[in-house]
Amino acid sequence: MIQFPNAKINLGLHITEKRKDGFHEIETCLFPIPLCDALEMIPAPKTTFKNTGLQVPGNEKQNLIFKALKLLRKDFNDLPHVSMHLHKAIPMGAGLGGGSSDAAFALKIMNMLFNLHLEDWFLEDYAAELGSDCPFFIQNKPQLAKGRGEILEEVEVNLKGRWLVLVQPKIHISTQEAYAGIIPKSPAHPLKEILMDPKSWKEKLVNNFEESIFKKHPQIGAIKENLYQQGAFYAAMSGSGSTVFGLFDQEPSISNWPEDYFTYKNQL
Ligand SMILES: C[C@](O)(CO)[C@H](O)COP(=O)(O)OP(=O)(O)OC[C@H]1O[C@@H](n2ccc(N)nc2=O)[C@H](O)[C@@H]1O
Ligand SMILES: Nc1ncnc2c1ncn2[C@@H]1O[C@H](COP(=O)(O)OP(=O)(O)OP(=O)(O)O)[C@@H](O)[C@H]1O
Repeated sequence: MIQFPNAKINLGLHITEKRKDGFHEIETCLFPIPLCDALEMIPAPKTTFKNTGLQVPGNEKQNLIFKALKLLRKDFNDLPHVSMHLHKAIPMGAGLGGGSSDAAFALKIMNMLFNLHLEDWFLEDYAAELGSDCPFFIQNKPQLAKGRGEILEEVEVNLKGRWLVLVQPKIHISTQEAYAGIIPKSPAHPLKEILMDPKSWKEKLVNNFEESIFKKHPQIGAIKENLYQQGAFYAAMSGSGSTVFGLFDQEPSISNWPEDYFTYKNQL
């Protein structure tokens, strides 16, 4: 069975509290976008893993897909062997949640492939063990995420027909380090209200990671400015960066970025 784990962007990201378990309380809208990896899982005599496209760092046992398999095997110890092939296209350490998406799709594929009949809420519980962004990708629709990211509520955000541009400089940001540089604060406006009116986003929708990350990497802040100069009605960093996204009413050009930047454009 083959599936296409997609990336996400964060529409607004408030970091409101540091918890005793090392995580932070957040509020963000996780929004699925069409940039995808490809993941194939087939029952086989032996469990194997192949990675084509972008190379995921570390050995295969460290890959979140392998971790998803291991997690299910704890409860379903007679799961058959699988041959896995991940073709990676979503940049890593980029704030696009690619690893989390691969893991969530691995859980969904195995649920179907092996007729486990697990409901979404059950898969979300497994996903939460693999990463804070991971449960969102089970239902994979615009959702408000609270807690450490695992408490989900469907939210109406209409961006149909708008153009999405992603620009990622070759900077890898560790999520853990990004959180370590944050002083939590209460949001100025409730996120759910702002989300209903995309025209107000430029003024009101904020990502609390931007201040510290832009200070450390001014070229990321410069991308945001540039997207606004090109006519975006909204531009922001996604998650803990380093990707910056722009949303446009009309199709923009993406030909003017440095050659070593990752760029992507698609209509939503
Ligand atoms: C930045 C976001 O992408 C926004 O959607 C997510 O909050 C990050 O989610 P993620 O990559 O799935 O993160 P995890 O793999 O669960 O955690 C990585 C590290 O980030 C920090 N972390 C993560 C989530 C959170 N709410 N608070 C945190 O402080 C913790 O130090 C944790 O050890
Ligand atoms: N299948 C996978 N795809 C990508 N990264 C993986 C995978 N499995 C493990 N990883 C590890 O997870 C790290 C973070 O990857 P990911 O692409 O999810 O980062 P991110 O875009 O910053 O995510 P987030 O938005 O959740 O912070 C990688 O640098 C890699 O070491």
